[in-house]
Amino acid sequence: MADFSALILAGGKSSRMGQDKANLLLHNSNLLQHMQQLATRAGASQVLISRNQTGYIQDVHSEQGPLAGILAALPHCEHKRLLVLPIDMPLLSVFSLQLLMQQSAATAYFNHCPLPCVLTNNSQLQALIEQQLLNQKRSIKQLLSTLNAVAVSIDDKELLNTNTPADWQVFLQQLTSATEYDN
Ligand SMILES: Nc1nc2c(ncn2[C@@H]2O[C@H](COP(=O)(O)OP(=O)(O)OP(=O)(O)O)[C@@H](O)[C@H]2O)c(=O)[nH]1
Repeated sequence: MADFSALILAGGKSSRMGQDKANLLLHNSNLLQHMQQLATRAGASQVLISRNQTGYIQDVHSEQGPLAGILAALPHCEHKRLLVLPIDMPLLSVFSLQLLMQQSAATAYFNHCPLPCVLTNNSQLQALIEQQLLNQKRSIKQLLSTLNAVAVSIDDKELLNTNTPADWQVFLQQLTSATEYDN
């Protein structure tokens, strides 16, 4: 597997959660740290974080959604392959992310979900995102379709998207049962 960069998108408003999803607590860490560790364990040699706070990669086009986060991060990427992770999919496994990164296709994603995805950082990608934002088209799905992205199948359970406090409770319950099982 070639070296790759990872980008964690944590620049959204978390309005449905009612608090910044990056700061949600699990075990001895928070969700941002959990996702950083996941990216590193999957093999990323660089982990970038998109978050609209000092010390992180901040959007140049504000309130334009995840595509703006990706665009702002591209100049910081050290590698051609870029794994883009949302902050709010804590059940993703290292195994599945490695499967995604092993795809020979330039662009790939899981099942029906546009995030996470793997992109190839080149001038075409930057131009396409800029064009979409210019046309007020903020959909990652549209970008993936233009790039002829390949869908990789995994268990839908890994794609639990924790957008609300109720989703977060579902995740914590699954985490507790997994820990009990391990013991
Ligand atoms: N950099 C950046 N990331 C974003 C932006 N909007 C959403 N994201 C990220 O994209 C992913 C999916 O975001 P959503 O869950 O749709 O939106 P959210 O803002 O996190 O949550 P809601 O406010 O409840 O919709 C998350 O990882 C967000 O952090 C944005 O404007 N900029």
